[in-house]
Amino acid sequence: MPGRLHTGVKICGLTEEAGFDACVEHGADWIGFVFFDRSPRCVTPQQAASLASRGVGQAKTVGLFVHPRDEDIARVLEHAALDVLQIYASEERAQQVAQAFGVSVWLSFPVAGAADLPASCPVQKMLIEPRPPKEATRPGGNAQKLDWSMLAGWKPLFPWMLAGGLRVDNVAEAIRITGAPDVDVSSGVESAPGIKDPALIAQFVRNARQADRN
Ligand SMILES: O=C(O)c1ccccc1N[C@@H]1O[C@H](COP(=O)(O)O)[C@@H](O)[C@H]1O
Repeated sequence: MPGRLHTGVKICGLTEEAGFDACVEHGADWIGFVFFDRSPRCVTPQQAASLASRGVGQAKTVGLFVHPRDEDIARVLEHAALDVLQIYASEERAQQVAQAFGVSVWLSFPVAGAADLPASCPVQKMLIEPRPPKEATRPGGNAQKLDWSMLAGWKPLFPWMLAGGLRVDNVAEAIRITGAPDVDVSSGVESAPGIKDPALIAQFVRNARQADRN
């Protein structure tokens, strides 16, 4: 039976105060910082720490890393006390990171077809997102969406989150079709790459929370 449960919302790729404050004000559950230098959303550990200090005890913070070495993560954690590490790497590497840092780890699973949907997850959460196009310069944050119909009826036993190409005008439909318990957005709430639009953040959170699950 359809139901309206609390949908977890992550807004990713914050670089400036107005966007960060809008995430906190409108009740985003997680706020993400990108530590990948080929992203227009890349921030330094110091910038992330300064922004995070504006929302202590409110939203949780997520640090996004692409094939990180332990020292890359450690350098960030020296400055910013992140709640979650979102990793683009193998399952084995994600497990190592979880053990090394004792912090909640989320692992990205790039999906091109139903056969790519994972049956299990070695860390706390699976991020289900589209496999990036061959010419992409980064593995996510490309405003590219999945064929949501392949997720209809998929009932994983592990916590998961839907990402990729979500926007104010399609997030409710994405949740209805896929049953996603949590959603993640970056480009869809931006006025320019790396610059978040507070009004779009407000509307995105509202639309996600008003959506019915399948
Ligand atoms: O946002 C980025 O620049 C990024 C860089 C490297 C890996 C992942 C990245 N973003 C992640 O992708 C999702 C979806 O992005 P979008 O909404 O389609 O733009 C984003 O929320 C991040 O988790």
